[in-house]
Amino acid sequence: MDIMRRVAVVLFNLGGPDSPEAVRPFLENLFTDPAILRVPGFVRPWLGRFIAARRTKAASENYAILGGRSPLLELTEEQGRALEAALNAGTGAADEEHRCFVAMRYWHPFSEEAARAVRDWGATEVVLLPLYPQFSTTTTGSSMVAWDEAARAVGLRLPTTTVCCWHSDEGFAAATAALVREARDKALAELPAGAGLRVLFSAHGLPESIVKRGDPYQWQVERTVASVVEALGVEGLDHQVCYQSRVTPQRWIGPSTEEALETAAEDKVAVLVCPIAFVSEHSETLVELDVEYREAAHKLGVPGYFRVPTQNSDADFIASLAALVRRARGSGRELCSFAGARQCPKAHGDCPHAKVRGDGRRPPAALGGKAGTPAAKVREAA
Ligand SMILES: C=CC1=C(C)c2cc3[nH]c(cc4nc(cc5[nH]c(cc1n2)c(C)c5CCC(=O)O)C(CCC(=O)O)=C4C)c(C)c3C=C
Ligand SMILES: [Fe+2]
Ligand SMILES: [Fe+2]
Repeated sequence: MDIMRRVAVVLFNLGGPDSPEAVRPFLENLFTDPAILRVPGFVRPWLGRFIAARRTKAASENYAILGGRSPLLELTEEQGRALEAALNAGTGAADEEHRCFVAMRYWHPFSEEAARAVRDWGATEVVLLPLYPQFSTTTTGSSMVAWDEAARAVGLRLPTTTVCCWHSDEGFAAATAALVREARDKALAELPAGAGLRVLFSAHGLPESIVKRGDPYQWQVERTVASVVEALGVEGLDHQVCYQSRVTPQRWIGPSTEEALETAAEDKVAVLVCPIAFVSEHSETLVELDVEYREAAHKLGVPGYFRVPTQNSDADFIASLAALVRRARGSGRELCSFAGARQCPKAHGDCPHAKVRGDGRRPPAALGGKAGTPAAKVREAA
């Protein structure tokens, strides 16, 4: 009898176009997601396609700089291989095997492709691991909804542990701090003696209305920065949190990364930009940070511009993910933060722990948790 335990670790990420022709349909998938475009269901397909069409030119120009495609899938697959190796090396259990699968939200491989691969591999257990350190309804929450629907569609019914967030995980903070330390030492060596250097922790922005409604993302970003700064241990570190990548006309959370650059110019300090909500390189680091903001900083007269690389498959970072997966499986919880229980203050009502049932089980994922949202209606109808 085969008593092998097969643990499928499903890595959630956003996905990116794999060719110039894929840019527009990728953007249509993104802007018609009810987690992103919060308008009544009957206008969303039309409005989402309209916004995607308007964004296609700018996005295509960004992807053209990267050879016409996003590197996100290759980098995520590499992270998956490294994590798989770390998990299989670490268990010591001959009757247990781990395999990583990638489920992208807006481009291939979609959740349904991943769920089918998990089923065909003969998995006996699933761990859902978002490659977003901080939980947002627009990223991890949306991927949870998509995964639940995909698993149901392919008939996958397995014990599942969902890791919701790891914003202040000690291993993650230490691995990130090591990358900041190395980049900071290099920058200081290049700058004239005594010159000021400010670390700008730049996170992806979010419309303010989503945060006001209860999304814990901004609170979690601030927790990440506090943990990394603590792990760095540099007394009086000059640093600031800021938000990049605004793509809609609504009010987004701030200060924006552009504003932070303006302040740095006024204060006559060089900047070291550290992406804090992405753990792999893609258009928003390789183009927005390395090309656009670098140019903006130069024009503003910021006396130096440096960047911390993202974690990608950094060995310490992968080891922290492996430890996170082991702890989550060992917790016996269906929904698990890096510390096990809920970490978000009550005000952040869109923390998925707010919806955990009395028996500790995770209900099917929903957007924002408000009855009557489009996702909730789809579920009720199913
Ligand atoms: C309203 C729009 C958007 C919200 C809200 C949003 C949140 C959000 N996104 C990420 C991470 C990524 N975003 C990426 C691309 C991307 N995101 C948006 C829009 C919103 N994101 C667009 C339109 C795009 C496409 C690129 C572009 O047009 O500029 C990517 C992948 C990029 C790649 O190169 O592959 C990631 C990753 C986070 C973390 C987040 C909120 C917490
Ligand atoms: Fe985004
Ligand atoms: Fe939470």
